[in-house]
Amino acid sequence: MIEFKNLVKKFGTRTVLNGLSLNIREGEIIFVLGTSGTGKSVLLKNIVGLMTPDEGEIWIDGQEVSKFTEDQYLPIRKKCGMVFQHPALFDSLTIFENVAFSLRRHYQLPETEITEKVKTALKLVHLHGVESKKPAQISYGMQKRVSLARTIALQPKILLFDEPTTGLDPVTTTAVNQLIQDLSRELKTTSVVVSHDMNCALSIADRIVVLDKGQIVALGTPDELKRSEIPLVRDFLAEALTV
Ligand SMILES: Nc1ncnc2c1ncn2[C@@H]1O[C@H](COP(=O)(O)OP(=O)(O)OP(=O)(O)O)[C@@H](O)[C@H]1O
Repeated sequence: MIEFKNLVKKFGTRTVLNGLSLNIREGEIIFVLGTSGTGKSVLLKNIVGLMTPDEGEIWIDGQEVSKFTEDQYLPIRKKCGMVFQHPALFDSLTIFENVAFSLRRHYQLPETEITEKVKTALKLVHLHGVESKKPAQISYGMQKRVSLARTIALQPKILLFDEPTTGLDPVTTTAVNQLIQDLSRELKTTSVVVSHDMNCALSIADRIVVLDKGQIVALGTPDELKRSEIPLVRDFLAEALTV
């Protein structure tokens, strides 16, 4: 589904991704863990074409996309739904209009169809009766769910999450994680979740990849990772157990 082959990304003299190879399978939920600054977000940006690698290949759905032009990348971007750390909703628009916004921008759809898609997306994230509210009138956790609804309304095949639970309280964290899992299964998406949170990864990932200094130091199922002797993995596990 998504394959990185010997990916290298440098900023000046700093090498952020250092020959990274990874095959992300169709329909799986894969967590990308690593300490700050190891290149997790850079990896996501390479998938959606917001950054291009200096070396290596990126295969998405059978196409090598790393040297695609902006125009060639558009259909790839349509397959990808990116959910950012902060909801970034438009304050002056209602929740309905926030979710409808990208639908209107990407597709010429009759109003009835837009209404249908917005309602379905809000229902999938368990939000009811908030369509006419403004973002400031709902909680932060609900705003995060609206941003998820906005992304899934476009029916992406690939869902990319950049630290979806950072800054959330434990109850909302659990709810958002459950939602990531439920949506990925229900919509049959391939989901890549960048995170610091080993607990979340252990509970919902099919596979976990741990990055250090731009390279993969561990890759496996939650059970395999739990048995890992790799120091960085043990550190993440120790932290998870104390939460
Ligand atoms: N556009 C850019 N220009 C220069 N350096 C960049 C750019 N984007 C990222 N970097 C650098 O690349 C490194 C990896 O950044 P990245 O955001 O991928 O880290 P991360 O693993 O997601 O960290 P965090 O968990 O803190 O978000 C950092 O040192 C960062 O400063």
